[in-house]
Formats: sequence, structure tokens, C-alpha cells
Amino acid sequence: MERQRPAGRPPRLVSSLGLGQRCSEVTLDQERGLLAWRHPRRGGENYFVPTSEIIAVEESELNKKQRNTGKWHKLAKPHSFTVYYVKKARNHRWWCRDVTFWCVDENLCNQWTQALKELLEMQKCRPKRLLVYINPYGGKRQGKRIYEQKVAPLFSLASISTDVVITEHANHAKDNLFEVNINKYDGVVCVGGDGMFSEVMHGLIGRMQKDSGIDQNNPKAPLVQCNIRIGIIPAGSTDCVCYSTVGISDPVTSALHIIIGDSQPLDVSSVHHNNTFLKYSVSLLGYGFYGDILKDSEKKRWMGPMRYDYSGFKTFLSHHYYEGTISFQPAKHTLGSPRDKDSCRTGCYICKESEQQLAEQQKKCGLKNEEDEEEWKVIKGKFLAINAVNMSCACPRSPKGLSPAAHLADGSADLILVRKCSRFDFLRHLVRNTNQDDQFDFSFVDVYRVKSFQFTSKLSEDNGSNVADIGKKRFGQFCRDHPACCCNIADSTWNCDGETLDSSAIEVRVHCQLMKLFARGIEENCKDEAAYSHSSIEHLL
Ligand SMILES: Nc1ncnc2c1ncn2[C@@H]1O[C@H](COP(=O)(O)OP(=O)(O)OP(=O)(O)O)[C@@H](O)[C@H]1O
Repeated sequence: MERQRPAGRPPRLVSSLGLGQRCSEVTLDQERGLLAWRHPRRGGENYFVPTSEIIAVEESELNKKQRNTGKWHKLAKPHSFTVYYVKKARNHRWWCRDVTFWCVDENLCNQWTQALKELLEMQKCRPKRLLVYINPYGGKRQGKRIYEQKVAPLFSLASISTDVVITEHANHAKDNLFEVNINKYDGVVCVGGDGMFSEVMHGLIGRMQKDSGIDQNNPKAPLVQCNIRIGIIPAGSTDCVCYSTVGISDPVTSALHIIIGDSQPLDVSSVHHNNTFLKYSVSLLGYGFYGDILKDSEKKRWMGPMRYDYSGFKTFLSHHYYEGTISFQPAKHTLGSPRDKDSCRTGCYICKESEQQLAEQQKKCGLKNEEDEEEWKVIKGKFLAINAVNMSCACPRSPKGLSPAAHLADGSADLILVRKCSRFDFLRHLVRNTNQDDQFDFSFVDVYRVKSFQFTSKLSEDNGSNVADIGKKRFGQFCRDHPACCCNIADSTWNCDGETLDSSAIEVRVHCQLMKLFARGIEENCKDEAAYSHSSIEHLL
């Protein structure tokens, strides 16, 4: 974040200002970008706020009560200003808090507001104009209310102007993004769930490729990075992308990340079939278990968010496995591994290093197109689930996610293969996705970090033949003779970030840091922050 000192301004502003009915020493260290004060009550507790986390500064009116009490009432009319700032609470939740300082000297008051406003002006990463899409039917149909009551007032406080589109049908936002004058905006915000985010992402990435003349149907085309950031205001039944990139699904927290102009690059996987573009994915590509849940739950949309529990239970009981071949290229450029104990956190060095490594590798390979000649591993088998995740896929039910050590921006996906096993063992694996135990520590689970992969089901391998006939011929008799057999003569469906894909044979490639979000990844826990705050303030005062 840019933090240059305004020309001619002192590096430190230290004044004794009124806070409530008492006096507090307030310091603005412009070089370090830190506002600090000591609370006159609460045991003289120190407060500090990085100027990058100040939302707004306003000249303010003191209320009568404040003016008529304490020693200040004897003095001339006091002048005051209010600072709105980010207050970090537990579990990655952010609040907007404010503090009002006052003094009798009008010049001093002006000096403070001017200095703070100039510092805010210099935060060039902050958006000034946003395009907002609201899905009024997402989740519990609260998108519009959430935006109007919780988000719009914060945007207006931060002087952000908005153009708001309330979507009228599916793909409204996506189609609109191909038409609007996108250069007018510093970012696009979607209010809804993962489906709505996916729609906006497809619109933006698609628009970028179209404007640059890139053919999305070519699976090997180097895609153009999308520099317009997307902000997610969670208001859906599943808000996994928001949870995995911010650490919480909370509209106010997300709005504050947008206002202060956070930026988090994100890997995106492109999915193709026979040189035809199908979809992009940023979270989960799941075949077998998660594909079957989605397919079943789509028929029960009337049940609302509960449909996922119902279909999950039903799919678990059906215990279907699918035969197929998966081939993949290991991601050798990244330093991490899916079995690492450390997770991807704000400013992750593995993501930074991996991006550099990948860029160097691509430079070296250059036009030789050596990527194709790189090693491919091939695995044939019977799978209950094949999951490829570009991020941890954490959510409130699975706080560490399907792959806890997956990185947001290292140019790789974690490929998790759950082979045929008993129902009981599969249940043990699923339960470990929700607790602290290692979900990969089973003989029937393999996990690989990959940069591309392909999958063909046993049925679709038999090209040109009638798939249903082959299925019947190959498995029908056996299944009739053995009713307990759970092999499925039909294909499963791919679940691509909550949407079904039309083809089971797919080709997937990870594009490193193809897009950016208004987020900063998940921060280290608050205990560490508190310690940091304390030492910083001691140093400063
Ligand atoms: N006005 C609209 N009417 C109908 N569908 C819409 C509308 N606007 C957006 N959509 C579609 O609704 C889908 C689901 O939206 P969203 O992700 O916001 O809600 P959700 O309840 O979390 O979704 P899901 O039901 O997939 O879990 C998106 O794929 C989006 O394309």
C-alpha cells in the first residue's frame, strides 16, 4: 500500500486532544502510517490503527452531553473530528468503529482532519467507483436487504460511488459484463452465493479474453489476467469462496475489505472437453460423491439450503463408485505440498515464490511448448470421489476445508482421489473433513498437487459407442447377480463450483493468479495481532 508523506507535512503529529470528557495524547505517525491514542479511561489502554485501515474522517458536531460536562464546558466552542476505522474482532470478523477527538483550537482540528484526509487520498488501491450485482433470490433471499442495510451505508461513508444492478434472471450479471464500459469501474461486487460469484467471474474473465482476442475454446491458450478486482458480499446458501479467502462469511467484514482496497490474487482452473470451453473453477471440481450430491440437490431446490444435507445423506447411503482414468502433471514449481501443516495465510510466501518459479519456467520453455512433454502420471481405478480444489474450500461446517494446505495463488490444485472403500471407512474420511484429524491419512485416499489433469470415465473411454449399451453390457449382468454391488452403470456428474458440467470427460488446467479479489487471504489469528499491536504502540509512543 502506498504511504508517501505529503510534501511539507511533519512526519509526526502529536497533540493532546479531548476524547470523551478527558484528554488523550494522540499521535499520527505519517511515515509508519499509524494513528495511536491512549484511552483516558479503561486503564489507559493503548489504541493504534494503521492508516491503511481508516475508513473515513469527518468533521463532526459534539453532542450536547459531551459539550456540557467536564472541564471543556468552560472553554470556547470546541471543534471535533471523527475517525471511522476497522476494528478486528475474533474469528476474522471486522467491525466499523469510530472515535471522536476534540479541541478548542480550530486550526489544530483542521490540521488533523487535513492530515488524515490527505493520507486517505494517497491510498491508491482503494476503489472509488464500483459496479454492484445483487442476486435477490440467492440463499435466504436477503441479498437486497443485506446490501441496503449493511453495505451501502459503509460505501457511502467511504465516498465510494456505485452503480447497482439487481439481477432479473440467471446469467444477467454475466451477460451485462460483456456490454458495460468496464473501464469506468475500479471493481465489481457481487451480492449472493458461490453461484453468483461464479457468474460474475465468468463474465469478467470472458470479457477480458474477448477484448484481447483470446479463444477460450483453446485449452492451451495463455489467458489474459483480469486486473479488475471482484468483491464478494456473502448472501447465498454456500459462501465457500468468501469464507476461504476472508476467513468468515460476513457482509460487513467483506465490505470493509473492499473499502480499504485489499487485493488477493486467485488461481483459476479452466475446464474443457474436446477443445470446447466448459467452465472456470476456483474452488471445487468434484466427480462422484460431490457431483452426485449436486445433481440430486438440484431437483430439490424448493427445500432451500437444507437440500444439501438431504442429498448428502442420500448420496452417502447409495455409496456409488465410478471407474475411470485420471492423468495429471504434478506441480513441480510450487514449494508446498498438500500434506503441509501450515496453511495459506495473508502474504503467503509459497504463493509468491510459486508464481515466480512458474513465470521463470514458462520463460525458459517459451515457444518450445515443453509443457506437453512434461511428465504425466496415469492412475486407473474405481473412485468414490475425485476432488480437485484450488483453495482449501473451508466453510463453517468444515473450517479447515477439503484440503487444508491448498494455496489460493500458487498455480496449482490439490487432486484428492478417494478409492473404493467400505461405507464405514468413507464416513471416517468425511468426518475428518470437519475435525482436526488428517483426512488424507487413509490407505484409500491419495492426494497430489497438480497443475493440470484429465479425466475419462470407463464408459466414455469407449468412443463412438452408445454409452448406455456399453454400460449395460459390461456391468448389467454382474449387478443383477450381485445386488449389493455399488458400481454405477451410469457416469457421475462433475460439480464445478456448484454447477453441473455436461461432460464427464474433461481436461483441466490451472491458471496462476488469473484474477484478483478484494480480500487479503486469511490472517493469522487475533492473538498474534494483539501482541504485534502492543509492541508497535510501545515503540511509537
Ligand atoms: N434474478 C435471478 N433469478 C434467478 N436466478 C438468478 C438470478 N440472479 C442470479 N441467479 C442465479 O442464481 C444462482 C445461485 O445464486 P447464488 O449463488 O447467489 O445463491 P445460492 O443460494 O448460494 O446458490 P445455490 O442455490 O447454488 O447454493 C447463480 O448461479 C445465478 O446465476
